[in-house]
Amino acid sequence: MRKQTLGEFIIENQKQFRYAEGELSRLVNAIRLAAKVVNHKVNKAGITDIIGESGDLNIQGEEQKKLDVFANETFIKTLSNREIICGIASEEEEDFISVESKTGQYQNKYVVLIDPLDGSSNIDVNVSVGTIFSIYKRLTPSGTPVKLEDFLQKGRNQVAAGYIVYGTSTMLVYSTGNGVNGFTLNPAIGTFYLSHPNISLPKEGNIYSINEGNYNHFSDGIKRYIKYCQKREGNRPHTSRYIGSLVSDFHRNMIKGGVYLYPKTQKNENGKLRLLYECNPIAFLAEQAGGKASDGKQRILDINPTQLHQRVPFFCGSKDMVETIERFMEGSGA
Ligand SMILES: O=P(O)(O)OC[C@H]1O[C@](O)(COP(=O)(O)O)[C@@H](O)[C@@H]1O
Ligand SMILES: [Mg+2]
Ligand SMILES: [Mg+2]
Repeated sequence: MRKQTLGEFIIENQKQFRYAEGELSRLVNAIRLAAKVVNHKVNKAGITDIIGESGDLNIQGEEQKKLDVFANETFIKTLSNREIICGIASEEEEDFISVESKTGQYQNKYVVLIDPLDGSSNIDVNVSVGTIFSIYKRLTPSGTPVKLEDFLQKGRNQVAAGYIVYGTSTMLVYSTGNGVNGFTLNPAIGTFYLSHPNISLPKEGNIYSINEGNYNHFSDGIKRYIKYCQKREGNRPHTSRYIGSLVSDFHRNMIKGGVYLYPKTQKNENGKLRLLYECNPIAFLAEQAGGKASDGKQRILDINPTQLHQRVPFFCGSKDMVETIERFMEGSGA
């Protein structure tokens, strides 16, 4: 039986969308198109001029890779040109962008936040990278330019979220609040097929993903958790796996069971990952698949955002493993 295509899935499931007038379907379709354009560039990164630094720094003070810039422009252009959003915010843009329709109106109801290229440090070394997106319904009245408050919404208000992983195969994984589904691209015909229906994140897993190079800067609670993973009384030790691309580490852990950790360090009081376009969308998917995501104390999706590029400590994956980490952090002042 031929697998369902993403296009067919979107049409069939449109009725599940809370605000089903087709706009969200068109938005997911536009993300699909931009993903294919970026995928095409990623796949032949070594033989084109897309490798290396762009020479600019982004708002976070990070070197922007050429592919960061290309992916950023591709998603912003594709989503803006299709007249389906009224605003977009990106890791690579200092401020949010208000998107006017061709008729000079602001009648669209969705805003999008994106991490155009996740795992930038892996671009030049042929290791899998991704794109992350988060979608909200605007709060301010339709017909007026969007405001910051339309973007600074709690993660639990997301109407949809997802990612694209550009790995050994290219997959688009997303949720509209009715479970998580994964689609694999058949590059020969440029079509995404439903390869992973209703993904369920195992309650317990055996994989932990953390940059242990920061070990000396972690809190006691995290140090004790890492020791616990390495020497579990009477159980075989957990396996350490860290790709260094959030999307790829989360994807593996969602399929196999495991937990991703990016704690605060003495250097980074709030850790490294950005709440709005990394942690909220991944946390939304984790919960939709039966997993859990917290900052060690609070549910990520309940955090009230105050800045576009704010960072938070992030623990996400198998429910029991996240709860074990929270117990190790309790009382340790972590
Ligand atoms: O190199 P570190 O400090 O372990 O950080 C790796 C983490 O940083 C990130 O690369 C941050 O994302 P960007 O590449 O989008 O900036 C995550 O994908 C990854 O999990
Ligand atoms: Mg990222
Ligand atoms: Mg990025």
